[in-house]
Amino acid sequence: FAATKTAKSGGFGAKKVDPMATHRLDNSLETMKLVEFINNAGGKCNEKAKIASVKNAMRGLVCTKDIKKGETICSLPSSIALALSDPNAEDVDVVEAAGNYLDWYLNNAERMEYFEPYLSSLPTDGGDEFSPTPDYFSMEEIAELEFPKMIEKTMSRIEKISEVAKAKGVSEEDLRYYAWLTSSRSFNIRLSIEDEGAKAKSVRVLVPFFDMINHSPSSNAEFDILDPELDDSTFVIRAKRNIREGQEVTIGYGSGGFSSLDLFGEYGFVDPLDKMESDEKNVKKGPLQRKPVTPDERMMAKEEERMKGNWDGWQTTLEDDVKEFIDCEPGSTRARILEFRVKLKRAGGWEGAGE
Ligand SMILES: C[S@@+](CC[C@H](N)C(=O)[O-])C[C@H]1O[C@@H](n2cnc3c(N)ncnc32)[C@H](O)[C@@H]1O
Repeated sequence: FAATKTAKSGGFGAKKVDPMATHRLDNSLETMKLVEFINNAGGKCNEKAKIASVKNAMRGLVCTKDIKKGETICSLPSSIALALSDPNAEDVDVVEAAGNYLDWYLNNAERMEYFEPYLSSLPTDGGDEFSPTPDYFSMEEIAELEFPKMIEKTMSRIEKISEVAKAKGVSEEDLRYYAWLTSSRSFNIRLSIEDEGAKAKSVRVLVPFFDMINHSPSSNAEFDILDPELDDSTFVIRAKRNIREGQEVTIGYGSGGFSSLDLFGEYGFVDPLDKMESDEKNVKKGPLQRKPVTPDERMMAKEEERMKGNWDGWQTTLEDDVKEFIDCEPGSTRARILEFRVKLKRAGGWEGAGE
């Protein structure tokens, strides 16, 4: 009863709202096999958090019974993680890590067999759980991003994909998909701290199940690693605060420090904190008026302004973009490009074209 909200507060007989009504638990064979794989490897997934289609759309993790602040949502032995870089080597970027994914897993029959329950849970190229990063855009669409740093970042990733694909003897399409998997699902963990001039060691990993958790700027869960220096360390997802039944379990990507450039470039989405409301009334009240969101983005936008010597600035106004966004098909490439531009314009205080 305690966890059941009512449509009107108080009032006996008020209509009860099922907190799980907009989620659909994922009972697919793939998901069952994934959880079994984790349990067999000595991991523990809390029964109160389940993989689901969240708010009838994206796949994510949902709290099915209230979880208390500090409670462990999932703990996994590090042996279950897929390393994509050598901790003793120089840092690798996500495209190089994608090459390692190909060499170390896809081209290794034994590992393929072991990790099969995980690999079959991954989104497919162009499938339902796929949000293309700008390296999937056409040249015209990339130009429409307008923001020089985003365009540079995208072009250099495309170049790197082509380079690594050639070196590995695979098609650019395949390598681009592995790079998408790597950038949108793996993360770097620090294994040691910088010590007497020795560089801190870090490793890029894919962690089954953890990579089902979506990002929120006001996340309710966090990642932790117990005994990182040991070979058999443990990865943990823990509740940062009480999570109620029906709420999505979220973490902050990049420990919450990623900018819009990182989120759009690496994951293919724009931070929802700043999501544009889709009706005009809210737009007038909200986004057009809103102040820059994160200090990080304010700084980045201002820095861009300072060095815009070779850039004519935006081609359209903030208002034009918002107007067009409202009429755009949700989730389309055009909508996502506009969402990105509006986000940056708001963050940097740009309102007009050519600024
Ligand atoms: C680590 S995965 C999270 C799980 C993913 N939804 C799945 O079904 O496998 C990261 C991907 O999830 C999606 N995602 C995560 N957080 C999001 C958010 N706040 N808004 C939109 N998409 C998000 C993006 O497609 C991103 O590339």
